[in-house]
Amino acid sequence: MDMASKNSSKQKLIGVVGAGSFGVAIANMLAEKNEVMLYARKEEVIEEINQEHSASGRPLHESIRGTFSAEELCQSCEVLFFMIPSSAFLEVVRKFAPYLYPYHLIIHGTKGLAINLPEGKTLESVQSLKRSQILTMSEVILQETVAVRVGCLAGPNISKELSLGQPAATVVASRYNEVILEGQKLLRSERFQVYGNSDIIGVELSGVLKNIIAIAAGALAGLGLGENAKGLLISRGMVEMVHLSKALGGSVQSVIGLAGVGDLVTTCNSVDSRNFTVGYRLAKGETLDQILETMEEVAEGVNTIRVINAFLKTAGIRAPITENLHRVLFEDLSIEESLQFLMKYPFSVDVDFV
Ligand SMILES: NC(=O)C1=CN([C@@H]2O[C@H](COP(=O)(O)OP(=O)(O)OC[C@H]3O[C@@H](n4cnc5c(N)ncnc54)[C@H](O)[C@@H]3O)[C@@H](O)[C@H]2O)C=CC1
Ligand SMILES: O=C(CO)COP(=O)(O)O
Repeated sequence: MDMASKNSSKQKLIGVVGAGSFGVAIANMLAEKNEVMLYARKEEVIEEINQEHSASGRPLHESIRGTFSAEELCQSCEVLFFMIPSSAFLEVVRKFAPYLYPYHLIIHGTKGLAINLPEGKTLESVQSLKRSQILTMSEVILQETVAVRVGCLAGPNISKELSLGQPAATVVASRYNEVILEGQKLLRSERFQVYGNSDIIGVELSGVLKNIIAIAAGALAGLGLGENAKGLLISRGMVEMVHLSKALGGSVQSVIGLAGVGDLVTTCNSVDSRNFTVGYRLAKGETLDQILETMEEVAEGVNTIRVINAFLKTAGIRAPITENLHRVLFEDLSIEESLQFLMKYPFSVDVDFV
């Protein structure tokens, strides 16, 4: 490719919201082909991005510049990637909503859930949740903004490995084919394959639900149990993900694809996974409060377990791994007791969903 065409292909400005571990990894990949504007809320982070080409010490591609103005980002960029934890998602989307138009195309990478309760109610006070009270992040975007062309990014994508340029693949899911095609055009490279899927809810749920099983896998590793136990957990975990995803509106196919089983295997085996680390440290004797106080990055699975456990009270299905982890994290069941309980659980049919 000559320089002229190389330069002209770099003229699109892509917006990234969130300068955490995943936001930076995706911004750097996007910057290989286009200019990137990276939104962060703290002034000192913007100064660091613009003056030192790094964000909280993470190196940034030279084609990335920072802004703390939601208005500037929305006016400058037609395509936006939202890469923030679910706990801040609603707040951030509401900040952006006044500047978003139907022409914007939004892809998010968040593997968590939000809940929609009447004013003044909390998850503790209601105890149970119906599907209509649970929102995936694409549902938050559609509820809070006029954006229509919405997609998600999910798959085995540990940001540390992406930042090292190691090979990986992801799924861009959307009801709109143009969103999938745009995601592929912007992100696909020799080191990064991008698959498409029209079942956005199923793909979002796959990324969300695998975090629960990753916490359990970390706990098994922390207890020093072997690969047989891990194989058991991953396969039963996949079955649990299928049943939960179906109950929440996703398809079986998405769970057994890259965003489901692919990410499940990666996260259940990686010491770089924050969710795996939560389980590992619990098994080593730390309390959940101690772990969360000292973790700098988000482990979405902890909140997902709370949300799914409340959903199970209205869903009419059982999810023994999630229910047990809820008792370990938020009640007083020990990891060892939980394991004994699961080993006695009357699972009888191996594959009961096809
Ligand atoms: N790190 C990873 O390997 C991957 C992460 N994900 C998902 O991406 C999402 C983000 O994760 P990470 O980047 O790893 O988290 P992180 O904890 O590294 O960073 C989160 C970022 O969001 C920013 N943020 C929080 N509240 C904000 C607000 N109100 N306004 C603006 N910015 C705000 C924080 O300042 C921080 O920069 C999570 O849902 C995670 O599950 C998905 C795939 C891989
Ligand atoms: O989702 C991830 C990799 O695909 C990252 O997992 P953790 O959030 O557990 O680090």
